[in-house]
Amino acid sequence: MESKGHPGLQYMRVEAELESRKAEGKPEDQIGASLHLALRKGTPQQHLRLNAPCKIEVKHANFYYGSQQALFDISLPIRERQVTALIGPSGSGKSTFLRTLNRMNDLIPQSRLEGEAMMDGENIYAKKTDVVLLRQKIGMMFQRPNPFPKSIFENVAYGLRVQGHAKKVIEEQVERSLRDAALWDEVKDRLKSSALSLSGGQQQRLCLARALAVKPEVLLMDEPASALDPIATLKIEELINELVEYYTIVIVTHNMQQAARIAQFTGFFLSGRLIEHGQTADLFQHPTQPETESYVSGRFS
Ligand SMILES: Nc1ncnc2c1ncn2[C@@H]1O[C@H](COP(=O)(O)OP(=O)(O)OP(=O)(O)O)[C@@H](O)[C@H]1O
Repeated sequence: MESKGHPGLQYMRVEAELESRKAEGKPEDQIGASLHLALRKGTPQQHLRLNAPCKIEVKHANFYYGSQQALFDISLPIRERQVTALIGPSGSGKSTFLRTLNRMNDLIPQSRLEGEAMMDGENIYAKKTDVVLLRQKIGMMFQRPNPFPKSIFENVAYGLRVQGHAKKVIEEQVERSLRDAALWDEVKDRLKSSALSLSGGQQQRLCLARALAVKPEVLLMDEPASALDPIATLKIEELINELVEYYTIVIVTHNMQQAARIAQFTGFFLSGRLIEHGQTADLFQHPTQPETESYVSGRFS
């Protein structure tokens, strides 16, 4: 679904819709009200680029775990330097889809993908694709922080050492990545301490710094805040709103308000199918499919 106007107009539509609901005496349900609030705050809208080119283009993807089909004919454009949120109930295929983008599913025996996944016009699944390089270009953060049992410095330096960089370059890049992940000030005096001594939220930002160190172009995030408290969640969301200027981000989230707070585009998954996708504000305010409408209004979860 393409855009239907300037982002400012989106707000006006939201406001108008709210006013008309009120005028008609329609109750504003809880979910509706908080979604409105999240959409009105505007941060993702500030970064909305309606003409952003496609960074990754998936077409007619079917995915199978052995004989079980988990994804059905998914076509989704992932726009460059925009956040695309994948929402939908548990088991709807969001994580499976996310993992097809950097071939993480290759690690699962008997799994297979049909269809097309291209990044910058190159086939992600081509035989000649170097999967290690691909996963550097398309970094990933998981639900639970998974730092290596090494020092804070070594966690971030790891990928750079594999790439064979000189000591000075590694030091500079570690600092830069920690700064970009908004962690530098908290750890600069204890870079040699174990990463496992950090709080959960800090560990998750360390994992982000580790991914950023090898200069990815795309970041995949699989519910990166689901194990974090509200303050740590807020930090991750603020970071995403800054990182979108430089990276293409795809995030799985169970939390619709979170999608509204951070994503320019959203796709709604149900039972392995992509029911609808488009601008986040449109999808929440004017869903075109009845299943989307039911989900965003909280009638099933
Ligand atoms: N490694 C696996 N082997 C076999 N089936 C799997 C595997 N991982 C996921 N599935 C199945 O694929 C389907 C989609 O799961 P997936 O984890 O992608 O959904 P999801 O929307 O991300 O769910 P959640 O929000 O609970 O993480 C489910 O039926 C799940 O049981």
